[in-house]
Amino acid sequence: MTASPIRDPDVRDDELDASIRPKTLADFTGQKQARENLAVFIQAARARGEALDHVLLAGPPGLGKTTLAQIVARELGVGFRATSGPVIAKAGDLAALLTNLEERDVLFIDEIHRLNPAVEEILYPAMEDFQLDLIIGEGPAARSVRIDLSKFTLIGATTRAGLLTTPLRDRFGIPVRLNFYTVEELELIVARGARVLGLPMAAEGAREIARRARGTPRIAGRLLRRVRDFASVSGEPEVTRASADRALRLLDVDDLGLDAMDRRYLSAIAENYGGGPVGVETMAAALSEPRDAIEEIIEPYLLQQGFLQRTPRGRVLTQRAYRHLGLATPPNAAQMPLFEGEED
Ligand SMILES: Nc1ncnc2c1ncn2[C@@H]1O[C@H](COP(=O)(O)OP(=O)(O)OP(=O)(O)O)[C@@H](O)[C@H]1O
Ligand SMILES: [Mg+2]
Repeated sequence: MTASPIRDPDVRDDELDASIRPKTLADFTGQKQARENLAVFIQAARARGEALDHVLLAGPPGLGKTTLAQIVARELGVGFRATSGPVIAKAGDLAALLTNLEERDVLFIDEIHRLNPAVEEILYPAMEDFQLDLIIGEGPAARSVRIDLSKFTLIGATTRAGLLTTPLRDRFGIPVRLNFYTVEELELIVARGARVLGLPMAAEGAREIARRARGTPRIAGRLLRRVRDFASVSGEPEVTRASADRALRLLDVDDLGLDAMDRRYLSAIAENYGGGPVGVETMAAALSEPRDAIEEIIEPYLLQQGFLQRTPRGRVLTQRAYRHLGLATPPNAAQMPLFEGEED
């Protein structure tokens, strides 16, 4: 086989990911409001030589929370340390992280809604007064010590802002909500990714991938890499709308960007529960998926796209979902979402 101009077979996915990942705020497409606010606060913190106020990044998976946290540290010109809620088992683990921070450093805690409550307790004074209150020793010999910390910036990321305790949420001076990307924004991201990969891409090809990426840059990147694989095998000189479409179909990504899991979820409500209302626990059991995965990964996009409504009595399919599944719409099907996004 002759080498295709559009493929380097040895580059692995995560390396590709690292090369596509934007490194500056200017390269970070979309989330205009978040980006503009952060730019101002970063500039002000730099000008004063102070640590940036604590930032909470909330939004569905793959929208760029980790990427944005890294960019903030880079734009501040400070060190970046990353950990995640479930990994910090004991207060001592967090203490070790905090005491190792240098002045103005960024500490990134992913999945911050999964922090152990005992760890969360010691985070409060650390965030507020940059002090650590620790109990050293046990029994009668136990004593409490107070340690002064460097003034640092905590960046917390969560897919479930509603699960954060109020005291923790209130300690973030800069709450940032990330929303699903528009097709236009994803098109820019795909086109940029293709350029970085050296993959010739027609505008309509990029548009097709963007349109079917579920509003999510991570999915756009994944689809781009698979389309690239198909393109290199077929030896086509550039990715067109038709070739992108062919690849996406083979990946079981439908015309509106829903994948097999999305369709399974919608069909189960339609066929097993008469279109709803049905509770999330029931859906979790029916699909053998954890409740968290359903609420964090599957539902947000279906809600945002108006396939689904959340009501106090459970999930209800909309007419759009029935149409998309090619099923007859029952007369009681919901028309439009009453509200968008998560209820929490
Ligand atoms: N605005 C953007 N422009 C270009 N690429 C982006 C953008 N946002 C995210 N990406 C890409 O999407 C992928 C996922 O981003 P990231 O890991 O930051 O998401 P996340 O919100 O932290 O997800 P999770 O909740 O699963 O941790 C990365 O490969 C990143 O390069
Ligand atoms: Mg992340």
